[in-house]
Amino acid sequence: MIEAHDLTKRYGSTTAVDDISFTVQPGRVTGFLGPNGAGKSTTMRMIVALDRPTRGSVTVNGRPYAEHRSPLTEVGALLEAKAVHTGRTARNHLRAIAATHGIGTKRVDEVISMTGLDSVAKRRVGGFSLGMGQRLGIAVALVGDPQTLILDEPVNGLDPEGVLWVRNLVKYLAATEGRTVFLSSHLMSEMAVTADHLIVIGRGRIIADGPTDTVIAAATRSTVRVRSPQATDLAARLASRAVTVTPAEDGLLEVHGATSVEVGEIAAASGIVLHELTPMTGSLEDAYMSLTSDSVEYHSAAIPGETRSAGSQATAATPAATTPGEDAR
Ligand SMILES: Nc1ncnc2c1ncn2[C@@H]1O[C@H](COP(=O)(O)OP(=O)(O)OP(=O)(O)O)[C@@H](O)[C@H]1O
Repeated sequence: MIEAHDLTKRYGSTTAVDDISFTVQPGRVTGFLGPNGAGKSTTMRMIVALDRPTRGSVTVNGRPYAEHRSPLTEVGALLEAKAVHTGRTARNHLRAIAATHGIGTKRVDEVISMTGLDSVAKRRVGGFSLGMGQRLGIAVALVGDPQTLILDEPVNGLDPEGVLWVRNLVKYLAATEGRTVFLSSHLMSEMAVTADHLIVIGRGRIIADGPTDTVIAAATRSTVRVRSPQATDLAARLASRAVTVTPAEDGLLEVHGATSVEVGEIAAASGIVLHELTPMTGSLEDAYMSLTSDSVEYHSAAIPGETRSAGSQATAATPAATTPGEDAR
C-alpha cells in the first residue's frame, strides 16, 4: 500500500506537487493520470525517495521507502522510460542488481522468462530497442518480488503484443496476487481497460480519485439508448418524468436524466415493447478531457474539423459502482 499525506514538492518557484493526499490500495490496479507536467513522475520519485518532499510524507507498505531494510523486495519501480545504456547483457544487468540485494540468480531467470526476454538475455542492453528496454525495466522492477509496483509509462514504446502483456501482467499481479500496482500512462483506452481505480492530477493537485467507472460516470454525461416500436408513446411517458428525450433515427430515443433500469421499468409499467435498452457512458478520454481542461499546461492548436473526444460508448447494464469514501471529487 502507498499512502501520501499532504505531499508537496517545489522546484524553485515551480510547485510540481501541491499538497496531495491519496492511498493506493493493494489488490487492484491504480492508474495515475494527468497532463504533461502535472506532477506524476515527481510524485512517483518521491514515493521511492529519489526526490525529497518539500512538505508532507509518503509511505510504502507502512514505512518511508528509505526506512525499509530491503527496499527492492518491498517496492519495484520503473521510472525511466528508456533503456539502460550499458555494455552489460540483460542477464548480467539483472544479476548485478539482484546481487546487491541478496536476490538469487533463480529469480533473475524467472523474471527474464516472465518478461519475454529469454531470447535477448545474452545481448548487450545498449543495443536494445525501446520496447526491449521497457521489458528490462519491468524485469528490474519485478526482480525483488515486491509487494508494491510503481510503473511510470510502462507501455511506452511497446508494440500491441507488449501492451497487452503489460495489461495482463499488472492485472494478474494485483487481482490474483494481491499486490499494489500504481501505474501512469497517457494511453486512455489502455488505462480504461487496465485500471480498477484512478487518481487524476492536474497542476500538482488531485482532480479525481475513485473507481474507474465512477470517475468516468461523474465526468461525462450518461445516456440511455432505447429502441421501441412504440417510441412515440414511450417518449411521452418519459417526458412526463422530467427527463430529456431526443428522438434519433426511427424508433430510437436517446434519454438523459434516467438510468436504463428506470427507463425499462417505465416501459414495462406501460406495457411498451422494447427492442433495445443500452446504457451509454462517455469514454475515459471524454472524462479525462473534461476533468483536465483547466489543468493543461501545454495546449496544442485545434485542427480544423477536429473532434476532441472519442464519443460515448455502450457500457454493461449495471450502474457504476461506488465505494464509500471514494467519490470522484
Ligand atoms: N528536477 C526538476 N527541476 C525543476 N523542475 C522540475 C524538475 N522535475 C520536474 N519539474 C517540474 O515539475 C513539474 C511536474 O513535472 P513531472 O515530470 O512530475 O510531471 P509529469 O506529470 O510526470 O509530466 P509528463 O506527463 O510530461 O511526464 C513540471 O512543471 C516540471 O517542469
